[in-house]
Parts: sequence; C-alpha cells; structure tokens
Amino acid sequence: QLTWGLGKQYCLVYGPAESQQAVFGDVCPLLTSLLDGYNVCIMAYGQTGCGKSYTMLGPQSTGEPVPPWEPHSDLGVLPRAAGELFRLISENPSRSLKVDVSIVEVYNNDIFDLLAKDGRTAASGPKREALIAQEAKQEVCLLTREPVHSAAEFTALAAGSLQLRAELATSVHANSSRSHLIITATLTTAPACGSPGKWPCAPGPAEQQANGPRPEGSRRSASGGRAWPGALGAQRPAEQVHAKLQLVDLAGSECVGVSGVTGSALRETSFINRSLAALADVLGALAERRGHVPYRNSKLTHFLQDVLGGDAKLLVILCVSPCRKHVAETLRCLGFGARARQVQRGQARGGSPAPRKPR
Ligand SMILES: Nc1ncnc2c1ncn2[C@@H]1O[C@H](COP(=O)(O)OP(=O)(O)OP(=O)(O)O)[C@@H](O)[C@H]1O
Repeated sequence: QLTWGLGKQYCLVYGPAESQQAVFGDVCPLLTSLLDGYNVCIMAYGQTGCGKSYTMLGPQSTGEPVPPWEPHSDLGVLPRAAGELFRLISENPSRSLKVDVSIVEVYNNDIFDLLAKDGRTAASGPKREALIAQEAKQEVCLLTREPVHSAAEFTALAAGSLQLRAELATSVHANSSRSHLIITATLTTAPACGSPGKWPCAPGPAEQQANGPRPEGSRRSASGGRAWPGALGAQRPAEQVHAKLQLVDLAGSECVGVSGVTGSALRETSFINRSLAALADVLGALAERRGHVPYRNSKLTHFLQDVLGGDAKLLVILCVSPCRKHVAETLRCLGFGARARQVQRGQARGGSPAPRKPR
C-alpha cells in the first residue's frame, strides 16, 4: 500500500507484512483534524483484489459480524477511525458533538442508499436508489442518516450495510466489489434553541417548512444543507455541521481480459472503469488548475465534489499487487496517485498533523 496525503503532499509506503494497526497509525491524526473542524476523506484506490476493502473495513469486509475490538487485530480503517472518533469526542463532552452516519454505494452510475428502511417495518429493505430533490436550483441527495452513539454502533451499522453491497466472483477475486462504497459520518454541534443543554431540539415550524417532507422511511436528521456533491440532506438551520468524515472504498479497476467477466458483469466493469477514469480526470483538472473541473461526468465525482475540490483533507490509499503479472495495473494505480499528489489544496485552516518520514 502507498498512501498519498493531499495538501501536505507526502507519500508513505507499506510492505505486505505491515499491520493494519501500523497503517492506521498514520491515518489517525486526521481524526484530530476532523474534531478541529476539517472535512476529511480517506479513500482506497487500486486494482481489483488488492486489498482495498480489507484495508478500509478489515476482514469483516464481506459483512460478517464485527469481531471484538483489539488493537492488534486485523480491524481496518473504519472501526479504528470510529473508535478514535468517539474517544476524542468523549475527551471533550462540553462540545456536545453528535454523529450521524449515511452509507451509499455508487453502482452502475446510480447512487443507492444502503441505510434506507422499509417504511412500514423499519427494517432493512431491498436496496433503494437515493432520492434526489431540487433545492435552491441545486440537486440535493436525500439520504437516510442514522445517529450513532458509539464506535460499536457505527461499525455494526457499516457491517450491516455491506450485506447489501453488490459483489461478484471474478477470476481475479472471489468477492469482488462491484460498486464504490461511501460511508459518511457527519458531526453536528448542539442546536442553539434558546434552552442550552436541550438536545436534540424538535424542529420548529419554519424549520420543518424549510426541510420539506422527509423521504419515506428516512430518518434524515440535521445537516448542513449542502449542494448535491456533499449534499446529505436538507437544511435544518438550528444545527451546525462541525465536520464530515468520508470513508471511500472504491470498486477495483479491472482489465476485462484478466477478470474474464461477460454480460451484466462486463457492464458493471465498464461503469467501474469509466467512473474511475472520471475521478482521474477530475484530479487531473484540479492539478492543472483548469477553469472547468468535470465533476458531473460521473455520479461518483459529483458526490465527492466537496472533498475533491474543497479544502478537505484527502488521503488516498493505493493498494497494489506485488505480482509481476499485475505490473501494468500497478503502474496505472501509481499514475493515479501521482496525479492526486499534484493537486494543490487551499491553505490549511489550522494546525495539521506533521507528516511522518517515509518508511
Ligand atoms: N493485508 C492483507 N492481509 C491479509 N489478507 C488480505 C490483505 N489484503 C487483502 N487480503 C485478502 O485478499 C482478498 C482481496 O482483498 P479485498 O477484498 O480487500 O480486495 P479489493 O481490493 O477490495 O477487491 P475488489 O476491488 O475486487 O473488491 C480478501 O480475501 C482479503 O481478505
């Protein structure tokens, strides 16, 4: 694995024997930045079967029950980040930070809300496309948001949603993800509703009007009222978005000749490769500081527009195969990382973790 940190622009390299704990050791300072108010995105990119889901989610990336927390276990970035997030929140309870989680997959260039519930039974229903609404002439993606109160709740929610994620056995990987998975934790601060300490507040009539009707079955909660790319719901003015953490497990880039897919799987591969190419195009446009950045060429880049083009802290984890036969894909992956590294971000808004020396 190689990690490219945008903004600070540094690169760390991990060998095959490196532990998940060691990888997270270098990711962890970003959680402090999150609590400091930065938006943070951690994204895994690479060839199919190279360990993206393993790195991001751990061995339970196939939706198996989450093992108990142990620092030396194989837990991935997500459960570790969740643990660190709630540890940091508990250190300063006076800030009254609240965490809501939304989980989507981008499959065949459509966005699916993996937390959408069946309206009547409130149970996980069949996978449902995210609802799009028009708000102030902008498209807003209305997603289900689940409040979580502990790392265990956060991790269990993610593990449950993985069972809905599109997978397929290919000749390269038996559990190949066919979609991009985006897990977003939104941190909000307590609303200013006249009586300090009352949390949560019931929305007032004006606020309800501003929000409009909720999508059926949705438990949409507070949000910053963002436009489509980072857009995670309609605005509730009383609540302030403090920062947003996005964990992105991209579908793997794939050479059709090697993976041997046909039919609908071939169509999926084509969508995956096109969206990854669109992501590379966006990074290329940002790196060259072009006037037009083609975010709208794919739902993936449109959804991630906030973190790609904004002043969020973006960390790209490249997963590459050590096998000689995959050298072409490996070089492509490194090319993506090099492009990401050329993107100049805005000036940091505050203190940021010092980069460690490459190993
Ligand atoms: N560092 C590692 N240690 C042990 N096993 C690993 C490691 N990385 C990956 N694996 C194993 O390799 C297999 C493929 O990994 P994974 O599912 O994470 O690949 P992927 O890059 O997400 O693939 P795809 O893009 O096709 O979904 C899995 O069985 C996983 O458990």
